[in-house]
Amino acid sequence: MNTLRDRLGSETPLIAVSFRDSDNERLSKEAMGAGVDVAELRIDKFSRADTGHVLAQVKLFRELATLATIRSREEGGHWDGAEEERLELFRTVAPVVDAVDIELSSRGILPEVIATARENDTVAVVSYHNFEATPGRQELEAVVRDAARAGADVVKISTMVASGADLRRLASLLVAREDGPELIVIAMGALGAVSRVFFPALGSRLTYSFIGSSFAPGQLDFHETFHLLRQFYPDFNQRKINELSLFEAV
Ligand SMILES: O=C1C[C@@](O)(C(=O)O)C[C@@H](O)[C@@H]1O
Repeated sequence: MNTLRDRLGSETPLIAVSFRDSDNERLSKEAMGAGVDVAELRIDKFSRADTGHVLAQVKLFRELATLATIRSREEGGHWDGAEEERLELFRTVAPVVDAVDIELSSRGILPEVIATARENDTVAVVSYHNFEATPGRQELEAVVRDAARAGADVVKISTMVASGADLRRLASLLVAREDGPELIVIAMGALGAVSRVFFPALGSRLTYSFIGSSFAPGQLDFHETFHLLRQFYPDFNQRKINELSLFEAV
């Protein structure tokens, strides 16, 4: 049974922190004690991508839900290897993580990554990133539709916003959602920072943050995000009180 899948299907926001592969012996312990829900392993930013190293890093986070990301260069990542190697790495990690993230644009390996996720009861996040701009409504809707058709359990859209209109267009995707896969919607950039705390209220299932140094424009520090989520989402606050034996006050 995949507990992350159940949690993604509920209303209570989830908080992720992205990790490279430095100092994770310490950072994984800190994350567990601090209330992180999901550890996103940015394998594309690791210093090495051999199986032994990657699996050892995953193991450090075994007490948390884990999400494996091997982001392509085309969508702002650092993966330099061949697509067959990336697929092999997804096949290696899929049985030991709770979710994998694959770009919709990675058409050459997308069906195989989703199939390997299915075989392992691992959540398939199909993602779209645009570091330049937020496309028009039809294009955004087409991304959601195409990702759903490809078999996504969750569709993630992360785009740069330059105006209130961009932000509202992203928000409207969440408001308009009726059925289909769960959504994660993120507005990048200074104007988009607000989305990291308030889009969960519209149904965005996971908000990404960082401990140490940021992974994306407008991302907020974990502790700040955690504090704000406790303040604005009573269910999140209660869950954290139960999990961490926190005092009631935020
Ligand atoms: O795609 C996302 C979201 C993100 O880009 C952000 O904007 O917080 C951070 C990435 O690590 C993650 O894979």
